[in-house]
Amino acid sequence: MTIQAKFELAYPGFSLDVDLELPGHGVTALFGPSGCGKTTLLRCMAGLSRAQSGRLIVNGDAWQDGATFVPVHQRPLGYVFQEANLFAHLSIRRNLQYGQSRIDEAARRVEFDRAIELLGIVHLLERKPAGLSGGERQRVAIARALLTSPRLLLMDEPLAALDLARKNEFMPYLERLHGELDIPVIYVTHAPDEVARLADHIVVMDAGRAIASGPLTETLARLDLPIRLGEDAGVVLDAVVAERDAAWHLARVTFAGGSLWVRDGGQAIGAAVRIRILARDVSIALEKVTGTSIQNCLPATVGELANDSHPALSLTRLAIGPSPLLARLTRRSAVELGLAPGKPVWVQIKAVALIG
Ligand SMILES: Nc1ncnc2c1ncn2[C@@H]1O[C@H](COP(=O)(O)OP(=O)(O)OP(=O)(O)O)[C@@H](O)[C@H]1O
Repeated sequence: MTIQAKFELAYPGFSLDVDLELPGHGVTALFGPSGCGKTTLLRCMAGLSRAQSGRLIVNGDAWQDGATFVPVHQRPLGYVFQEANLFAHLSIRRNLQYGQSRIDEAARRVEFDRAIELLGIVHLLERKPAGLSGGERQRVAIARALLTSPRLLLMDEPLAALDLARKNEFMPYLERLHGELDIPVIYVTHAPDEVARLADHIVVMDAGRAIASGPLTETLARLDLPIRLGEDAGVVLDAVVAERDAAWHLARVTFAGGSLWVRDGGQAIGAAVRIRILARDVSIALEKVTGTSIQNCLPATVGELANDSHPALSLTRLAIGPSPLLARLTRRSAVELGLAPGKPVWVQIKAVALIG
């Protein structure tokens, strides 16, 4: 199952030209700097903007192709914006029922009770939107979108208006949707932490073009892209919590090729998690280093090397078994260490973020 999206659209001073084949399940992040065309692409997918030339096939159904153009109100999709635009005079329950009533009973695929439970808004039903926090309003907006039984969920920076604390509170709800509902989500963001936590697939956009599209781990480890991620260049790996050292509040997580000690996030042993390792937190040694405060030291093999955004810096791609890692070093260190493809080294990882 796939989503094929091909659009060409020109505004004065900007043109969108993309031809994408995206997975028909999971979360695809549309990532890129302000003005690169993320919202424009989303609007084309929704049918809110009509591309001069376009084709959109969603898991086998043509929403746009040649002469076919299904109007926005006939597309089975949910659209969640930066700010939830709920009806101020209606209770949350009535707002949700309004969304649901647009769909014939026979076509409803998401139950009311299930949607409110998934988004944790059971206790808010009798309240009015004005009395809710920004994060609560967004959860209601997502529940309302789900109740229209969409075959595609489009989210345009749904967390952009929230402060960091609200954002962290909110993320688990998005993760639950991901885990429990089989609705593909296209998620616009320019926040690398949201990509790391939520996305399975990423499309990196720049100036109206998709400069990369692929599975998250692989794509983040590409050496031609970290430059655009700047300080946030790094990898995200799937891992499992394997053991805990309660005395020191640490947990050991295993990933394909190795394991790492991380700050204990309270997850159960056996829980699936993601870990994010930034290139700037990885250093390389030719021998195993002892007498260091760094807890995580692993054998690895050097892959490619590339220049980084500053002429003093280089990026090295490494492999720990099948898993990729990026290290940001000065070019002088890379030369002094004689780094070259295939060379066995030790990596020291100064910080690992456990996400999800
Ligand atoms: N209706 C329109 N008419 C003319 N130009 C437009 C229109 N809509 C968008 N643009 C232009 O298209 C470009 C892409 O805008 P878009 O909103 O898609 O970017 P974005 O990546 O979503 O940005 P941001 O992250 O800031 O929301 C911008 O230069 C914008 O000014």
